[in-house]
Amino acid sequence: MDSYLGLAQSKVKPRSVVDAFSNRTATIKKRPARPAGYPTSSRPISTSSIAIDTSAQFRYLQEQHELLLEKYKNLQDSHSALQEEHGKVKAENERLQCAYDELQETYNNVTAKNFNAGRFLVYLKLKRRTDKETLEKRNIIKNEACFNTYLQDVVMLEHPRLPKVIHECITALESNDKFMKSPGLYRVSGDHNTIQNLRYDINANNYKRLRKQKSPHEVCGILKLFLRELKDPLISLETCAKYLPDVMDMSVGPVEIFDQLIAFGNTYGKVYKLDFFYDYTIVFSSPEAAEVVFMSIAIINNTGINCPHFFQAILKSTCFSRKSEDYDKVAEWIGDGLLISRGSKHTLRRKAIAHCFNSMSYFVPAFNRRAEALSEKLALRVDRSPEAINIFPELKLHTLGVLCETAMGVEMEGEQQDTQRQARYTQIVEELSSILYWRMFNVFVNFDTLFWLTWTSRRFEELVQMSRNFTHDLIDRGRKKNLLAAQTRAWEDDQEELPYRRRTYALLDQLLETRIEDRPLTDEDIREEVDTFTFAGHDTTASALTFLLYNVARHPDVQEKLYEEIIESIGVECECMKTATLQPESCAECVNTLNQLSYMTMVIQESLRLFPPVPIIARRADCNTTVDAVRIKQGTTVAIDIFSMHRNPEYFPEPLRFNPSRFERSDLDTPSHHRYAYIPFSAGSCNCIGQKFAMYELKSTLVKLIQRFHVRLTKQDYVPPT
Ligand code: HEM
Repeated sequence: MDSYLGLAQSKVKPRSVVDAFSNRTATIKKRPARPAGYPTSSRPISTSSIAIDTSAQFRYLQEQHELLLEKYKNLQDSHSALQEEHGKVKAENERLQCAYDELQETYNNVTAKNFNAGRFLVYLKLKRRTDKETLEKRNIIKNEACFNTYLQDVVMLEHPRLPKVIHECITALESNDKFMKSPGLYRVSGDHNTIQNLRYDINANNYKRLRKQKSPHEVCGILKLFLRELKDPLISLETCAKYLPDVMDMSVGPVEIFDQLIAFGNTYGKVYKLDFFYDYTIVFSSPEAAEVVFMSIAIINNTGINCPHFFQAILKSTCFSRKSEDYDKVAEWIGDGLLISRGSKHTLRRKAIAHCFNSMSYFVPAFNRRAEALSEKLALRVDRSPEAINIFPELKLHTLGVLCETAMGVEMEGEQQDTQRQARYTQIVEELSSILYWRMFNVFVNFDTLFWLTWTSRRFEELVQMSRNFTHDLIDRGRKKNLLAAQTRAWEDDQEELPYRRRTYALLDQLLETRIEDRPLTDEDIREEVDTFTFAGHDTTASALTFLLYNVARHPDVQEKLYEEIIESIGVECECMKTATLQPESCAECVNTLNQLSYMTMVIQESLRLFPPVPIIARRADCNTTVDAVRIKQGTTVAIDIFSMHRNPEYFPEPLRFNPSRFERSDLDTPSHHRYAYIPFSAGSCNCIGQKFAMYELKSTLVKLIQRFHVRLTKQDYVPPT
């Protein structure tokens, strides 16, 4: 447009045209005063150029005018639409206003009618209430604690020394004959609102309303509320300690209870009923009963499908698949691991873990290293003082150390921090185990309710937490180590000169790699198993070792024979036991050497016969059945007394004589020998998974100790408490 208007190029643009182009409203400025002598007549202009400019401008303005007209029309349309909308909103507003006025009127009427105070409300003067502190100072309210607090803070009566609320409630109830006869007393719930109001009153030590109650259920409700909210146990810990001193006394423990069981066995024979005042257990000590209770699926398969007793056998085998309730106490610490779990969980886990215990050459180096450390430690003690050594605590530390290294892969050498952690963990396990045994064998604390009333229960919880923290931390480290190991394993497999120690395959490693139904085990699953192995594997092996050394010390001829066998097969010092960095071949050799110690095997077997570390095993009957001609009801606890069975002259002639030769194969192959008569590691599908592990650990420790020491008892005729 600029080009054909021509005026666009002009230096002095007429204001109206510029403004029209830039679409702005023109501003009018006052023209400056003309100077003197300035010609007043019009300047001469070319008429031709004016004619062209005017027509173009006119066309342009016409176009603009049409556009504006159209705009105006649009605006008019939207204005009328908005006006219509406004009309509607206004009408709606008026309608609502009417409705509101109506409601207001109704409300005023109702208030005026009901309270007759509608008009006065406006004129009421509001006065601040006296605050709580002032009321308390003036002794108007006594805000003494009652609900949701500790017994020591509750308002007490002097005589009898009872919480006041209990006394008031009981008096209110018992002084009214109608209350006492009302059906459902103490059971039926009272009115919630009334109970809450009473609660406020009582908290302010005001019992007026409680005493005036017309119904007993609110009074009972207050009593129940008080007891429910009390932060102390019902029988306080102090009271428990005062009135049940025996419960606190840990000296009534496994030994005393066990002595009693032996006495029962001697008096009543192979089967007797142990009657507690809350439950009973049937105790058997015959191989026939053991066979029924532990019978495994493998035996059933051996009987063959055509066997007439096949179905009966299946029924019996599934009848005792569950452990007794005592094991639940252990589960509070170790969880639902292999020892506790049943059914498919047990089968799948057992299958996955069993693989780990196939080859002993993985574990033997660790056994040897720890045995060497133990004998070094004992040698130092012997050199320092000629005093006799209490060996059991030392052996417990030793077996726990073995488990930490083999089950969890915690390497001790050179890592002082780990050694300290392991020592701490050992103490935790120690303390936990003794609390558990106390719970199992003390008739009082066997009751969960009573146990949880003791201070020891708090310590138990604390220890369980500490133990779990330790194991979880180990699992974390295991995971990291496992990742690294996966990268280096391929390389390791190619290396011939690799130190054997690095190839140790811990149970933890196995668990980290295990997949059940295509899913890896969770940290909690792994923790359960690691704790299970720690619990099941350390105390048992330590007791077995202690009794083994006792028997060896008590029978010098056996000790001499053992020493000769060791010298003959291994020498004064075993090469493969000396060092921690061994070749795989020498370890396999070492395992073979341990296998050849046949006299030592018999000594261990005989020691496990006379002193089985797990003397009694208990199961629960899942159905009505018969065991050794005794009818057993579903739910009954059945115990197999391994200890008495192992000492029965019917199965082991001269049972109290320590005679390793009875385990020579020819002696065991006699028809009178029942395969379930000797079961130190139990039998069937839940037998000891660590049996082989334990045997090699016992052997390698015994080799080290007998090679280095002559073992003697302080009193040669000493008989230990069993
Ligand atoms: C001389 C030493 C040992 C003895 C006498 C022994 C004895 C037993 C017995 C009798 C049972 C059956 C318990 C029951 O059914 O209630 C058992 C189970 C078990 N033992 Fe041992 N044990 C010993 C060492 C070990 C070791 C060293 C480990 C681990 C490395 C271990 C791990 C287990 C486990 C995990 C179970 C439960 C198995 C299952 O239910 O499937 N034991 N042991």
